[in-house]
Amino acid sequence: MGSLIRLNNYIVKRFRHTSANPKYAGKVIAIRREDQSVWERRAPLAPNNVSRLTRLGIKVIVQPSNRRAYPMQAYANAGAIIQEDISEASVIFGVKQVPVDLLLPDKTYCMFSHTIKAQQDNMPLLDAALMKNIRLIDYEKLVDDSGQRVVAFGKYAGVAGMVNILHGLGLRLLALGHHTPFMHIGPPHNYRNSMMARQAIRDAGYEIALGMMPKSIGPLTFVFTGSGNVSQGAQEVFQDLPYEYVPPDMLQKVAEHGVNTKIYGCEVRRRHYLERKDGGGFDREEYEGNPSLYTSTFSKKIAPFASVIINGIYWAVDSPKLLTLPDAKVLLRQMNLPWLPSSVGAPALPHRLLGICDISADPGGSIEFMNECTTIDNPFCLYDADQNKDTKSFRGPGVLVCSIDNMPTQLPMEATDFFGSLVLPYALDIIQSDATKPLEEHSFIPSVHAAIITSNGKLTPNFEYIQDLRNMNSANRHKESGSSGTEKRCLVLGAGLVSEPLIEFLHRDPSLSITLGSLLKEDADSLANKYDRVEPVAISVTDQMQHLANLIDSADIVVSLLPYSLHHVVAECCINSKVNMVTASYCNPDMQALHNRAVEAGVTIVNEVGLDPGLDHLLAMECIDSIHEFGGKVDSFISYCGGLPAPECSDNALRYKFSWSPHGVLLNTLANAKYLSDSKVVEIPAGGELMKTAEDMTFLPGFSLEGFPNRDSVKYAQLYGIAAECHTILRGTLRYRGFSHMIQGLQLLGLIDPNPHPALHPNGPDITWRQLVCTLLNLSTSDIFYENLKSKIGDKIGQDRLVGVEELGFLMDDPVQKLTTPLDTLSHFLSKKLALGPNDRDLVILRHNIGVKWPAGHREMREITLVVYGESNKRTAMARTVSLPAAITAQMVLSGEIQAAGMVLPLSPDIYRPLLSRLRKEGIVATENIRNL
Ligand SMILES: NC(=O)c1ccc[n+]([C@@H]2O[C@H](COP(=O)([O-])OP(=O)(O)OC[C@H]3O[C@@H](n4cnc5c(N)ncnc54)[C@H](O)[C@@H]3O)[C@@H](O)[C@H]2O)c1
Ligand SMILES: N[C@@H](CCCCN[C@@H](CCC(=O)O)C(=O)O)C(=O)O
Repeated sequence: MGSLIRLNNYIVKRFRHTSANPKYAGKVIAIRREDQSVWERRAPLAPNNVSRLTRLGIKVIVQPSNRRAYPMQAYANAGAIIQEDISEASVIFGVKQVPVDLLLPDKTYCMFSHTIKAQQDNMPLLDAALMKNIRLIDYEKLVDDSGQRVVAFGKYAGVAGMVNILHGLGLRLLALGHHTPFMHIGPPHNYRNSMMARQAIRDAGYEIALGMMPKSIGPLTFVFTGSGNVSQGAQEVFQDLPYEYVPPDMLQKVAEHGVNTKIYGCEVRRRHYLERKDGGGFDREEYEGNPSLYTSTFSKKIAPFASVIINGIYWAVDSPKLLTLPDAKVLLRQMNLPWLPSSVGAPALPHRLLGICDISADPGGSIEFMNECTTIDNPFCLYDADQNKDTKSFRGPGVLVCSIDNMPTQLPMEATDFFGSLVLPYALDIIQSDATKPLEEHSFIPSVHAAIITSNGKLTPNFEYIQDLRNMNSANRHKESGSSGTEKRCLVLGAGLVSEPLIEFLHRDPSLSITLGSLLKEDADSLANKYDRVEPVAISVTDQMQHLANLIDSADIVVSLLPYSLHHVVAECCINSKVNMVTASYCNPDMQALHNRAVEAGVTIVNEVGLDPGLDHLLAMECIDSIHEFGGKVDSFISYCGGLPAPECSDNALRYKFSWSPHGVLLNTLANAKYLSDSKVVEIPAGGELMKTAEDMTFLPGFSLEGFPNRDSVKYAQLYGIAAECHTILRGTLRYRGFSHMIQGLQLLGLIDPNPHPALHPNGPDITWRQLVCTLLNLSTSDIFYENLKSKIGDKIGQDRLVGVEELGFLMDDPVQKLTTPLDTLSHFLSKKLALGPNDRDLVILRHNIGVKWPAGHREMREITLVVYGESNKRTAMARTVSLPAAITAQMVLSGEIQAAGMVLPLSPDIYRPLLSRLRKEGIVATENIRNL
């Protein structure tokens, strides 16, 4: 501020004449009527500034406006002419952007044009300025030798911002169940001036000092970012409360153990939270030249201890954000504060962060989730991180955000006085401007010269970068948004049994266009035909690599619902094209091997967001994290999940019908498995042993269920964060009793063999099922008496399985569609035979039994149960419970709610919380029962 005053004094001296000065003879300027907002009551010059100009002999025309805080008469008294027509003026002063059609050609305009970051909404204004030969001077670029802005409303933005957020905080705390002294603070525009608002704040401060804040909300901390005019204005008002400033490294301590008879303040500078990505502290010069070399620790070191953040930093494109979308999900999770007294009538706060006053007001900027500024009419919104949505309400989950971008106009007279006195010295220099003459014919002082954005139909050299930014933005928009400018494109690969609800969910977003690729074009066609904006394409991801690369290249996100062995092919292409990806499948070794490459490319690949894996992880982690948060330990984790036909549709030898990939279901019966039982690792080898381990499951006694282990459960001990405390970890699969017994029979018969069999070569001789069975039994002929054949089969696989073999059709003379291996051939055959029929529905059962040990020694069992029935054989429970988590995840990745690069699993609260919350809205709701042991 010191240098600003020195500079202003110098300029005032240079133009100190107070009586008519021949230098200004014939000069005419105008103050235009503001029309950008109904709340805009400011003017660029106050009547006393105008008086100074008119005394110098300058003709000042003021466009009439009853909305201006200073009445027209005050300008008339200052010697201005009040008249509509301002065409006589060569220089026109305003505050905010001028509508394009009101821009007069060949004039010099001074305003906040909001064009210097190539802001899309204001590019028509910039184009019009270029076309109409306007010399555009932007106040934001009037700076001193050290680059500090010299003309700004900033201080009053800070003052009004602070009053706004204290007013909003009162209303938010009330909605959370607490009357506080903040309730008596109104919005700034309700006060005659800032002094009156500050008196109300001092009164509130007096009550706070007397101990009138509810104890259950604990100490409040206000974090101020930046140290410029905005921050100083806000802090001036803050100091009307009983306050104590603490350094950033003490913030956590006061947030936890401070008192609530005062409010803690903390001014945070860039050096406190910006670090070089490659190591090393903050170097201002380097940062300003190359902000992308830096990363921010604000969300981890500062924000978790802030009740309110007052954001007053200038945010430059490319510089690290203060808070990202994923940060919000972490900061806004339920907090356990056992040291604060609380009860039903005196509840604890849901989380520490209550409010953000984003005075910087850059949508999608330093506060990434502030995507639209609030307004003076609707000053607040509640940002709910789980839903990634704003609501205009004080009730419900979320953080209160105030991001009005014209706050100073809430205190219009003081703002005009303040701004006018700053701008006046520069106005005296700007007045010489004649936009019809070349810039070189003028001798503007350096500050003014440097603030000229356009002149004589061109961007001035300092601002030519705006064109580069525009080109870059339009290229990005083209990539991001397709032809319409706002559209995003999703490539879904796989149109099989679980794909439809995913398409239906994604299709709800009208700005998303979907390409649906599948090996079998007719599968893609029949699904795509149900929805507009879904384009079917035929693609083999193994044989048409260039086609795949092209499809991925033009997508913003890829969801792979292909057989799980193919995801890595897609992932590799996604990494090459830097396109994010989602799968509902296990992150298998092929995928895991791509982790580092994905990290280097900055590509997010979220795996295991289906049902099992998927919903099971989400529910497990929600429970485990809450147990840990309250000091408990998880000593056992046993989980089973099954996709089944509804009981009334289970009348076949396998008691099973396919609701997901038949090949996957059958292959899994051969898989190996590994689990932890009473601290011992149990391993089941691959090849069929698994089916012998099936045990009856009785947790839902009305169902006749059996279960067997599923893959490697042990690795989840680490991933779930329970390795050090848990003696038993088992994830298993559920079937109706009899399934594993019958599958063992088919294995013994050689029908679930993944290796090629000569009799099944697609170009070999035709064969019937009965002939195939005879071949697998090594019979020299299939011309064998039916009863004899049955008896031989019975000998091989057990008599009790004979009926099943017969019922499934393996003894019929129907032709086999030969697909090289018995497993593929059987999968294809059973996919038709055991398909859910038009009157069938399916069922999904998921059950977690989580054993808990509490510090005091008592134990309990958390029983989490999810039972979902399908609506029809087209809208199955399996498809919904797999597809919806995957679709919501895709939506979260697209919107930037998930940003981590590499192979990601949905195990952290910033992912599982929003997912579970949105799944509940889709009707997918689990229940939890706690049983004391
Ligand atoms: N996490 C879970 O709970 C869960 C549940 C069910 C399915 N899944 C997984 O979801 C995926 C889809 O399952 P589904 O039941 O819909 O499978 P599906 O077998 O019914 O469908 C597979 C789709 O992939 C297509 N396809 C196969 N090979 C292809 C190739 N080379 N090129 C292009 N397309 C090809 C098929 O045409 C079909 O459209 C599978 O990976 C499956 O394992 C996960
Ligand atoms: N285990 C249950 C639910 C299986 C859902 C499908 N899960 C697949 C996921 C495979 C993948 O795509 O990686 C599985 O094989 O378990 C059941 O079998 O009924």
